Amino acid sequence: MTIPQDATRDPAMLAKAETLVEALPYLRRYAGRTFVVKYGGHAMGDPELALDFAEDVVLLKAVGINPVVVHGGGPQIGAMLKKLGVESRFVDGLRVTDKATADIAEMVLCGSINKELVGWIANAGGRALGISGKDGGLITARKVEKTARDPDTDEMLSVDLGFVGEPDVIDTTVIDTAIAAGLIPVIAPIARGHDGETYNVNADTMAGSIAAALGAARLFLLTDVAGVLDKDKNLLTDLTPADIARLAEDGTISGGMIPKLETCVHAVEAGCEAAVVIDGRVSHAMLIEVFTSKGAGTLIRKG
Ligand SMILES: Nc1ncnc2c1ncn2[C@@H]1O[C@H](COP(=O)(O)OP(=O)(O)O)[C@@H](O)[C@H]1O
Ligand SMILES: CC(=O)N[C@@H](CCC(=O)OP(=O)(O)O)C(=O)O
Repeated sequence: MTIPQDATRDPAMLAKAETLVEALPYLRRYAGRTFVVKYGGHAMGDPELALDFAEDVVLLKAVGINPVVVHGGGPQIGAMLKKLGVESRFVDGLRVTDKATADIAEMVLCGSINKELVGWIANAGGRALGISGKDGGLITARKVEKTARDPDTDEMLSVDLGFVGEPDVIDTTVIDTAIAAGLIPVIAPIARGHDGETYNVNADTMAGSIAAALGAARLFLLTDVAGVLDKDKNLLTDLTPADIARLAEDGTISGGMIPKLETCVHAVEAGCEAAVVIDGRVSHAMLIEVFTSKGAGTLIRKG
């Protein structure tokens, strides 16, 4: 008797089917839950990775998880400011934002980048709704108050960052409505202040606040490292807020990782189940983290 050589006898096909079966408990666990995903400006430069990212988001939606995307665009704002001859500088990872800079940030974030992401999701077969923190009164921002030590006098002085905001009041109605309509919200980190002005919000901060307000099952922060690394560059797979305080104290984490992990701590302490710092340069890293027993990146839980 000849056995037909169809796909059911192909070991590669069997491995794929087994992968799907392995995903089953995770599909059950997360069905109907919300994942907030922060997609940074650096990751947007590579069109192949961008399509992979859009496919991951569309797949999450297709299996009954509700992805909510918050995007950055720091490098793209920087490029536009340079083109227009506007000077730009950062204090502790936040862009000092005067009125002209706020206008340009809004144009780049809410205009080109937001719509580009909506387009990628459409190309991957999904339907996205591109909005900013202003739309539907989603975020009302308060001005960020910063202080810094004067190196000469050792005195603490207040630093004026201009129109840099942080989420103060969050009304998730517009997100809930989009999700109920089967849409994927894609949110630009621009918000209206209590004073009616336009505020530029750090995208990680925005994503963390939204994840907390939604009681999200996960906050994913996609970045350009494998996750949080120890001093020997080994990946730290699980951290609690207490661990993070220790790593900041002993200098293991520095630079942009400090505000990123502060965002994670705030999110898990204010209602998000867990946050994950994950490598945005790796194809489908988010799916590996969600649907396999191995996981990826660094998981931060309340402890
Ligand atoms: N312990 C650490 N583990 C991993 N990255 C770290 C650590 N300490 C500092 N970093 C730095 O944090 C960076 C990620 O933060 P940031 O540049 O703000 O990311 P993004 O632009 O993706 O938001 C890494 O590229 C790395 O240089
Ligand atoms: C206040 C502030 O710094 N806002 C950021 C908003 C964009 C952002 O956060 O983008 P990334 O995630 O790509 O860095 C900025 O102007 O660059």
